[in-house]
Amino acid sequence: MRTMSDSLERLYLAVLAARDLDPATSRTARLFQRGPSKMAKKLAEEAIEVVIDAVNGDSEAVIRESADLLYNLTVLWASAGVRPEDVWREMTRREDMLGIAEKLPKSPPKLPKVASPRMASRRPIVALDGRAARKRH
Ligand SMILES: N=c1c2ncn([C@@H]3O[C@H](COP(=O)(O)OP(=O)(O)OP(=O)(O)O)[C@@H](O)[C@H]3O)c2ncn1[C@@H]1O[C@H](COP(=O)(O)O)[C@@H](O)[C@H]1O
Repeated sequence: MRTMSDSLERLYLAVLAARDLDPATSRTARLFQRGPSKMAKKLAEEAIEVVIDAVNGDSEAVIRESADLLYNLTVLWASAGVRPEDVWREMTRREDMLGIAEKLPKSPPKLPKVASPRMASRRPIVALDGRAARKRH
């Protein structure tokens, strides 16, 4: 079965292979020639296009622009020396953490409320006492 991570890994390898091609014929080589700030700009532009298409309710365009976004993300990864497996490892770490969180009790035991020492020291005890004292007269 072809998975999303296989597909991104193939794209990543294709980006690495295109890095040293002729910038006149390869878009990827051109991006590497122009450097990380140009790559970042392209990635941000594609992200904005996805956002606009989603807001407009154009799901077909969201799909197309998401694929462009992922291409530009893999280019930035390659430039930053980040490999897809580095990202998968972080995602697995988060999944594992969520797994642990699911095992924790849903609602923690209720403890009596205790004023924090900081709040207690800020309470204007003298002023309130003074007002209460005036009211009594
Ligand atoms: N998978 C992709 C891929 N997906 C999306 N794109 C992008 O194709 C987009 C859309 O093309 P358009 O001409 O419509 O772009 P545009 O936004 O109007 O114009 P630009 O300002 O982006 O030039 C661009 O945003 C690219 O960033 C890709 N460009 C290349 N690849 C793959 O990258 C590898 C290397 O290809 P080359 O870069 O051609 O060597 C190959 O495997 C390609 O298939």
